[in-house]
Parts: sequence; structure tokens; C-alpha cells
Amino acid sequence: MDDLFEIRRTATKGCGVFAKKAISSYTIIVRESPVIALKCAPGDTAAKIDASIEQAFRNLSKKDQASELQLHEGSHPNAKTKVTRIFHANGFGNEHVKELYLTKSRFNHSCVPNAFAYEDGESSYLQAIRQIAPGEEITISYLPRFEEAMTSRQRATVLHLHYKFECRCAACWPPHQRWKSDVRRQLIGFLSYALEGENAPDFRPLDICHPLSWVCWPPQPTPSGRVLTPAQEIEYNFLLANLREAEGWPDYLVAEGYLHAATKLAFQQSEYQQSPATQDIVFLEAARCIEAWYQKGLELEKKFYPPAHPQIRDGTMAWENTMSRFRCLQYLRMTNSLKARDEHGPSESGGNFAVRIQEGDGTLTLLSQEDTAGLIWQRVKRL
Ligand SMILES: C[S@@+](CC[C@H](N)C(=O)[O-])C[C@H]1O[C@@H](n2cnc3c(N)ncnc32)[C@H](O)[C@@H]1O
Repeated sequence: MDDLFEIRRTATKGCGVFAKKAISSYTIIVRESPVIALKCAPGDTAAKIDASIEQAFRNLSKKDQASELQLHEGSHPNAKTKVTRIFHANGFGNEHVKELYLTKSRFNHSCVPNAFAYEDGESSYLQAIRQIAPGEEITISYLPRFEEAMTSRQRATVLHLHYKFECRCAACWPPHQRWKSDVRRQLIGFLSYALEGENAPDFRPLDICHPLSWVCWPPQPTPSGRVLTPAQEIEYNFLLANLREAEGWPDYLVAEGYLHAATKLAFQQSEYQQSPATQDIVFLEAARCIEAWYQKGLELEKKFYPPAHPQIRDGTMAWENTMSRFRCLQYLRMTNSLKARDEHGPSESGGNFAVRIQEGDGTLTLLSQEDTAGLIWQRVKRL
């Protein structure tokens, strides 16, 4: 893996990690065990933790000690020695375990990262979440999970209070362009949490860069108590995909929004096919959206996952199953009946608002919006 990247100095961020060659998304860039792993208890004092850090450092080999002393020192206000300052500036973990990694510690932060760090209990990994060009800096987020819903000001507060730096990534710099990204991220926060039945965490206390706002971290979402309507679920997923795409978020996350929107719209349409009033009618605008969103989602997943990944196989199967219900689309395209609509957008009065599929011989009849409404109304009256 060492041939994938090199560590070198940057102009403003100390050292950073740079790709030596093109790295495709999903590649594991680093697999590493911690050089120090400290078990601790929630009530442990800072002095006790620092004493354990010093002891762990003394237990390291001379080579690891030398490598650790090369790491970024930071300026933790209460750490008294270089060893503890280094640990606090680079350590990962929580109240139960604190770990230090020699390679992972070299990756700088970005609010639009191209790699993601995770652990599986034995090792720690760093995986590419998009295509990385030769010479490009490889970055991770120091605010995982939350950064996509926070404004630049709120992110700056956390990064300043915890790491003492001002972020210069593409989402934060130049400052006069941040407002667009801020609006998108607030909307992403609202939509993504609403789809989980939650209210986004309240990040507003972080609008003030005051040490007390640290108390709000990590913020917690709250149950919203609202159930979204099927139409809202479709719209929210579609909007989320578009906002994440505009914000430069990784392909798999954008794909997720398109695929969820397509699946939910297909489900809604299949419910119409259960009703005697609409069972033989396919609404063309919906069918076209399902087709376009599925195609877009799968295209993005193919860019993200390696070709043999189960996600690609399962997604393609789901797409084929769904589209088999809307075969009339392909047929209408072949016979050029949909041509005008495809080229000029919807023309609801032009006779192609919906298709009626005759039971038995499967004959297709194109219907205008008016004809469709009339047909459904007649049937509803008879029910
Ligand atoms: C874990 S270290 C990362 C590697 C470090 N740059 C080095 O020289 O080893 C974290 C420190 O890197 C710097 N840093 C990381 N991301 C940055 C960013 N987006 N903008 C400015 N400084 C950054 C900050 O000084 C931060 O405290």
C-alpha cells in the first residue's frame, strides 16, 4: 500500500498525504494497527490518562518512538510534555479506548473528503470514497457523520476548539462562496434526518465560537414524531441526491438518494396497479422518472464500487425487476410514440400522459391527461 501515497509538507497544513498514482474509489489505502492503544474508564482524570500515555510511549521500540516524535505536536493547553501533546493532537478513540496510529495521523481534514477512516475491531482502515488523481491530497473528515449537515461556521467552531486550525478545504474557502454550500448542507441535514424519522441535531450553539459551545458536541438528533407521506419520501430522496451531488458528496451517497426515490416511486405506482380504477394504466411521467433515477443511481454505483461488488449485482436485478413492469416505455420508444415527449418534455394534452395496457393482447393505447382523468372517473363511479 505504501506505493499508493507519500507524506510531504504542504504550504499551510504541516505535512499531508498525497497520491503517488491514480487511486480508484473503494481502494483500501491504509490498513494499520495502533502503535498505542490505551484502555480507560469514563471517570479517569486527565493526569491519569497522561501518565498512561507517557508509560505507553516508554514501552515502544526506539524506531516507533522516533516515528511518533515526528508527528504533529499540536498545542493542547493542558498537555505538559511533547509526548502527551502529540497524543492529544493525533489520537483517535472515545472514553473507553484511546489509540495512536503512525500513518493515519498524517491525513489532513477536509469537509469534502476523498477517503473515509473506519475500524473493524482489529485494524483501522482508510478507504478511498472517490477516484483520487495522482498528486491529489488524500483527506478524511475529522467530523464524520455530522459534516454534511453543518454550516462552515459550525464546522469551524469544532475544528478550532478541538484542533486549533482554520479549514481551507473547497467547501470552506473562499469564504464568499460558502453561503451556497451552507444552505445546501442545512437542507441535507433536514432531509436526511427527516427520512430517518428524526430532527437534525441542533448545531446552532456552534454558531458562536466559545469554549462552552464545545459542551454541545457530539450533538444528538431527536425523534421527530412525524411519519412522511409516500410522496414526501420520494421528493426528499430525490432532493437529497441532487443536493449531495451539488455538494460534491461521494457517488455512493448520491446514488442512494436516486435509487431510494426510484424504488419508492415504483412502489407507489405498483399500488395503483392494485386498484381496479387504475390497474391497467401506467403514468408515463412516473415511469420515465423511475427509469431515469434508476439508471442514474446505477451509473453512480458502478463508478464507486468495483465491478464484482454485490451492490452492483443486486441493484441491477432490482432495476430489471422494476422496469419489467414498465416495459411499455421501451415499446413506445421503439415505435416512436414517445419521441415528441422525450424531446420536448411533457405534453400532457398531446395524448401521451398515460398508457392503457389492454388485458389479454397487451395492446397499448396512449391517453391524454383529460382522457386518463375521464377513464378513471368513470371507473370510480362504478366501484
Ligand atoms: C492529525 S494532524 C494531521 C497531519 C499533520 N498536518 C502533520 O503535519 O502531521 C492534525 C493537524 O493537521 C493540521 N490540519 C489538518 N487538516 C487541516 C486543514 N484542513 N486545514 C488546516 N490545517 C489542517 C492541523 O494543524 C491539525 O491540528
